[in-house]
Amino acid sequence: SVILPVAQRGEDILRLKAARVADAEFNSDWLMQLASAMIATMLERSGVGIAAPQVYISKRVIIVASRPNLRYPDAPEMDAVVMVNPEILEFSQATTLGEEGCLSVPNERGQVQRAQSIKVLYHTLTGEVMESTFEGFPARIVQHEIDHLNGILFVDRLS
Ligand SMILES: O=C(O)C[C@@H](Cc1ccccc1)C(=O)SCC(=O)c1ccccc1
Ligand SMILES: [Zn+2]
Repeated sequence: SVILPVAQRGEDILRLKAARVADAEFNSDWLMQLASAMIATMLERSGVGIAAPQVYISKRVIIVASRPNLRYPDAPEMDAVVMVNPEILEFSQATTLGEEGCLSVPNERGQVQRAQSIKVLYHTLTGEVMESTFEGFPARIVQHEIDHLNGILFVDRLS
């Protein structure tokens, strides 16, 4: 499906606080097409996540799709999860330092401190409310993507 352009560090869109998706948008063709274009763009860039502001849509939609990779060989293989209006309800006290990259900050990698596990409340594309716990690499990706919704890049958090 459609591959979208990805905003790069320095572009204002990446520094905005994204808007919540309105109730009227759930189940809409628009939201379905946005999610599939985000997934296609993420896969094209071989990412493990992506946030709507990265494709110039300042709305609170993220994709999380952990898979094993060089830096996290034991990362779980997960089907892409689409999260609409995600909120982290709980952060574990335990944190871990781990390597991150960003499709909007090419050729840079860095060590970022993140909560080891988190409890997330989010809506599915159909508006169903979900509450899930993530840990390890998937938890890291969720925190990285929600940062994007709040105009934060991982380079802002480098230890
Ligand atoms: O910019 C993004 O949101 C995508 C980003 C997600 C992410 C990667 C690593 C840690 C947290 C969040 C990427 O997918 S960057 C490319 C990548 O696949 C990767 C980079 C570093 C480690 C593992 C994977
Ligand atoms: Zn990123």
